Amino acid sequence: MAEKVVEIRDLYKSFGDLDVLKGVDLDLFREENLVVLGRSGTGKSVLIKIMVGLLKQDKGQMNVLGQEVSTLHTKELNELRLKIGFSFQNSALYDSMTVRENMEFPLVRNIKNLTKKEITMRIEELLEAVGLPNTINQMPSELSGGQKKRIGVARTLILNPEIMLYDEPTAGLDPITCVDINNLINEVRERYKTTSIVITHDLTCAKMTGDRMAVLLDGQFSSIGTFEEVFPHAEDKRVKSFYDYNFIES
Ligand SMILES: Nc1ncnc2c1ncn2[C@@H]1O[C@H](COP(=O)(O)OP(=O)(O)OP(=O)(O)O)[C@@H](O)[C@H]1O
Repeated sequence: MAEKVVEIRDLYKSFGDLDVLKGVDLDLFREENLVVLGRSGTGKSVLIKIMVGLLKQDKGQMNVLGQEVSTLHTKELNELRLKIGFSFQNSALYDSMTVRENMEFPLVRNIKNLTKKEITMRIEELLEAVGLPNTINQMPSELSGGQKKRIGVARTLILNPEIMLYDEPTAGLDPITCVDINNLINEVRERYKTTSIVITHDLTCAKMTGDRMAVLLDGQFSSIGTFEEVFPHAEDKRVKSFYDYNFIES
């Protein structure tokens, strides 16, 4: 049985009268890619925030890499966060910095005593891994949307995270670039042995990258399984509507 990297049990979170998470159970196994689907406002971000200790659950367990997140103090939480790489929807590159500077930033802030040569080698290795070896001196404004996403992924990988969180990795990209990014997510797993959560509304992305899908509906994961198990014969109308509103290649 594969090692559990994340174990969520009976997790609840409300904001005033708004009950967002209502008994969430989920396991994430080492080196799997798990896709989380759910309509806007269903609580995907709240779940991720609880996972990285930015929010606390009202009830239930959020165990990440063997630790209950809600019990961690600042120092332990910071150590845990270094093991979780968050790839933002908008790539979150600093526009005023070159690609090199963007990538150097998390590295020198978190790992002391690296030589200039070590830093350059690490940046070059990751730029090569995401297929953009010649962009090191470019500004973000000179890059396409797909290239920015790749640099964002490279920057997230620079601290060697065990878990990668991809937030809407294909949002705003043309279909061909989406396929490139989906391939990149799979290549990253192969090369760096990461465990990933991919949050997406894009079922082609889900199908290409996910070993399992987890659909968040009404505060719980209603369906968890392979793409074929969850779609396309879903009985729940809300799950089926995800499938019906997406174009899926046969
Ligand atoms: N700090 C907060 N205080 C009050 N309400 C909050 C807070 N954070 C989230 N919410 C509410 O919780 C609900 C779930 O929000 P969340 O951001 O997790 O949705 P989501 O599934 O990530 O949506 P999207 O796909 O649009 O990003 C929303 O109704 C939101 O307004």
